[in-house]
Amino acid sequence: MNEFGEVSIDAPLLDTREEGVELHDVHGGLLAYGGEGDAFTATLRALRGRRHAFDHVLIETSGLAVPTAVMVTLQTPEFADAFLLDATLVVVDTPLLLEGAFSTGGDAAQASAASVFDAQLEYADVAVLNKIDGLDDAALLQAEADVRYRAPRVRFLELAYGARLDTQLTLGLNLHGTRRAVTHAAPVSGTPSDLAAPLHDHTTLDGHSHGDLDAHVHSLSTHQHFHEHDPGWQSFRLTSPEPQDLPALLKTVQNVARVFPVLRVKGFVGDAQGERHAVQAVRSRIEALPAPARADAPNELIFIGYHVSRKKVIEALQKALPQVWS
Ligand SMILES: Nc1nc2c(ncn2[C@@H]2O[C@H](COP(=O)(O)OP(=O)(O)OP(=O)(O)O)[C@@H](O)[C@H]2O)c(=O)[nH]1
Repeated sequence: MNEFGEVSIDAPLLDTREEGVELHDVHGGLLAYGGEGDAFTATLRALRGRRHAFDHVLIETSGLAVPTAVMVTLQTPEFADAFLLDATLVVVDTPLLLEGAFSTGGDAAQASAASVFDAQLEYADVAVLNKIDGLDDAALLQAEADVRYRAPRVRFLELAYGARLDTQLTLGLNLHGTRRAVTHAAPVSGTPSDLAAPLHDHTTLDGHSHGDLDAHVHSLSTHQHFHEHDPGWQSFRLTSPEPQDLPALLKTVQNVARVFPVLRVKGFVGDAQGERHAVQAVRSRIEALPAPARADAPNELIFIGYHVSRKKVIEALQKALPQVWS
């Protein structure tokens, strides 16, 4: 489990009762730069030690990350023999794309989201249009055209209905060539001239241009600095000791996401009837689903946003709700 914030909200949602399932948390974003204390590298080593036990490794970075550090780590001499970089996927929040949330021209938060999205597309072999259940054909074609325009080198565009995708479309694609996949120079689909053109050379990650950025040198540290985390994206956790009025809370959180540059809210709350709910919001789209009851668990919400003031969010919650949040 890798999460942007310091608290794992997704882990309790996963059903890990199946025998043999272990869950390990890699907090604070996926920092895959090696060295002591690098949880990702340590996890890869552990997986390599149990090579016989699995066929595929699916690495999900946080939604604010670009997978370059992961790709570089997989290509280091330590791991290149044990792991084959198969394909890089980007999962697109299609309604947000169509709303223009990743277009340039907005405020700083939107510009940063646009830049992260474009960088994710640049390194993607497969783009998956997700959350399309409420969209008609015209909207889907528009989304597809948008992705194709931004990322002509993406090789496959897939649709995921209800967040479901056939594993045959995602695993074993072998888009990065030989087992010793030290270069990223595979042909791309499209026009015949495209077919002869290599993808960006991601081995050295040196001096190529990134969308609207000028060509610049990619050392690991510049990637870490620019792409892995725009430091403007921050998260904080709020808790409340009291049972919640769920509809009122959802409405208030939705309003907070309309007023402040909040990207994600997730957490768990209990209501006066003793029911527990998992709260999930992406921008102002919010939902609550039944969650396993845990008597001692706090009401907690994680906010992820761009320079969002914790103090102001608390004020907004206090103004609208009788329950204390801090
Ligand atoms: N209607 C619909 N909702 C979806 C779909 N996929 C995800 N969601 C909902 O969107 C909310 C957030 O999920 P995602 O956007 O997938 O979360 P994520 O990108 O993994 O976010 P992080 O946890 O921050 O990494 C949850 O409430 C999901 O149930 C979909 O295909 N259709």
